Amino acid sequence: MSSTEFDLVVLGTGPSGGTVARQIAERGQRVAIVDAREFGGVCALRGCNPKKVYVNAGAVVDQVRRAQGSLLSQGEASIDWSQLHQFKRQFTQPVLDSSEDKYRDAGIATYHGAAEFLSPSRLRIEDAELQAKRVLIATGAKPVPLGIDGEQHILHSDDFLGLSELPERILFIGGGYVSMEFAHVVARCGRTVAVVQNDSRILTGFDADMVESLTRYSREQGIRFHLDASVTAVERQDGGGLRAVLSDGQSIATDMVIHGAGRVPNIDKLNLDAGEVEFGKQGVAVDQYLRSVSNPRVYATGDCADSDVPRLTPVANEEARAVVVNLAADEPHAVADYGVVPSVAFTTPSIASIGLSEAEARKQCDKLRVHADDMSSWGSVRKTGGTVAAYKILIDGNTDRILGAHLLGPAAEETINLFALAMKHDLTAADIKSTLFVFPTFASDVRQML
Ligand SMILES: Cc1cc2nc3c(=O)[nH]c(=O)nc-3n(C[C@H](O)[C@H](O)[C@H](O)COP(=O)(O)OP(=O)(O)OC[C@H]3O[C@@H](n4cnc5c(N)ncnc54)[C@H](O)[C@@H]3O)c2cc1C
Ligand SMILES: NC(=O)c1ccc[n+]([C@@H]2O[C@H](COP(=O)([O-])OP(=O)(O)OC[C@H]3O[C@@H](n4cnc5c(N)ncnc54)[C@H](O)[C@@H]3O)[C@@H](O)[C@H]2O)c1
Repeated sequence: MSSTEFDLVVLGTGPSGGTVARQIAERGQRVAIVDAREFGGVCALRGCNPKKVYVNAGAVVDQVRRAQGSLLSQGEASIDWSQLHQFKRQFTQPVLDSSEDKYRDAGIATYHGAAEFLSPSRLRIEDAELQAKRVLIATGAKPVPLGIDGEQHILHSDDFLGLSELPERILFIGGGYVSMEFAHVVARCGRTVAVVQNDSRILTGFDADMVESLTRYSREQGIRFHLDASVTAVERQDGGGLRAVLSDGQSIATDMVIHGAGRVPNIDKLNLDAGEVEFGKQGVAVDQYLRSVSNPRVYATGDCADSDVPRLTPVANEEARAVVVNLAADEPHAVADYGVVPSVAFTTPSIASIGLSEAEARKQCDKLRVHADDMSSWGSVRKTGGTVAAYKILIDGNTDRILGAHLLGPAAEETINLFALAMKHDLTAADIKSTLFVFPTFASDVRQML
């Protein structure tokens, strides 16, 4: 058994762990980084980036089909899954090939294996023991265990993104980000798609009116929804295939079941009790400096930290920025500046949201202005062949500040960033409306929304 001492040991090579390790090593500290899986983390290897390649394929097919007979002549637009799978690897393979070398080149020691605490300052990774002055826990999240019969037949988002062939029928458990983004791609591949959601609507964090329009459009694309239902068991059929048993008494024959029912902090194997690191269901308990409330040597960032913000890559990056400052200082003082966090589900079209919901805004503001409309007849949308688009902007009538923005339609994933900028920097609706945006662009529609 080897024993080595470090100023900082980072657990996890995702966006937050990787950034902190590199930037603290640059400051001359002795750093080690550990991952239980391939180096690169979820976002780069099994999340945002590979996912967006598939989403882009679905979006291109969607647009071509809608544009036939108007923008385009009639013709076939289809996805060759195995070609797409190969193309996706152009984005993941370089990360797999070079991540570890880049850490080593930066003087960072690399370890493979699931890390666990042996004491407040000591960790074990396989047969190595590391003594750490400080530890960053950045181990991300993993699919929540469902605790149902036949769980072994259920695949996760990692498995979906690794598929070299697509089966004829896929059932998604849950109607959140993961399921809806994948379901839209699978539907554009002409496969049978079912989504089982234990709520009366999908994408519960988004505006109800936008979700209703998106649900209608998703149905037109062939996605079948089973709402207010959950999967209680998955059985393998004698003749091949699977059968999902639903809480409402129905059962659905399918070839594959994918878990999209939420993720939980990936901390249960870390032996946090030995590290004297307090934790709960939402992750490692941290103070405003992202330092463990019980062990001052330990920090946590990203999806595994209980920082009460959405579990997204920009959030992980911002937390990394703050923790780098804190680890480099004698006393921590940097607080993550989240601003207002925008959120997008990359369905086709995408749905986007920032700030307060309409119900929250009505409670908080005595003079609320709600600017909302169906945009499907707007020129910008019709010029793409698009048939579904809408917006809802919530403005405080007292201050003219934006309280919330909710978008559905082409480029919603880009346009929402304008509202993020405006809200973070406290611009008024009049400020935005007086700005000249390039015409004709989707950004220029924002002036009409206000
Ligand atoms: C399918 C999918 C799509 C997503 N799409 C988006 C998107 O479009 N936009 C967005 O903003 N966010 C998206 N996310 C969320 C985003 O990926 C995460 O918020 C982000 O990756 C969190 O970063 P992190 O720093 O917490 O580390 P992660 O990227 O979660 O990485 C954690 C790392 O820790 C390692 N690890 C776990 N346990 C141990 C252990 N015991 N010892 C050592 N290492 C360990 C893991 O193997 C992993 O490599 C998506 C997530 C998924 C699953
Ligand atoms: N575009 C993005 O930013 C993006 C994309 C993918 C994932 N993510 C991240 O990953 C996290 C997890 O995504 P997700 O889609 O797995 O979770 P989610 O929390 O977005 O949605 C899960 C949905 O499943 C439902 N559900 C839970 N248990 C169920 C059951 N047994 N049967 C039926 N329905 C059930 C929940 O009511 C919920 O609506 C997200 O919260 C986000 O942090 C982000």
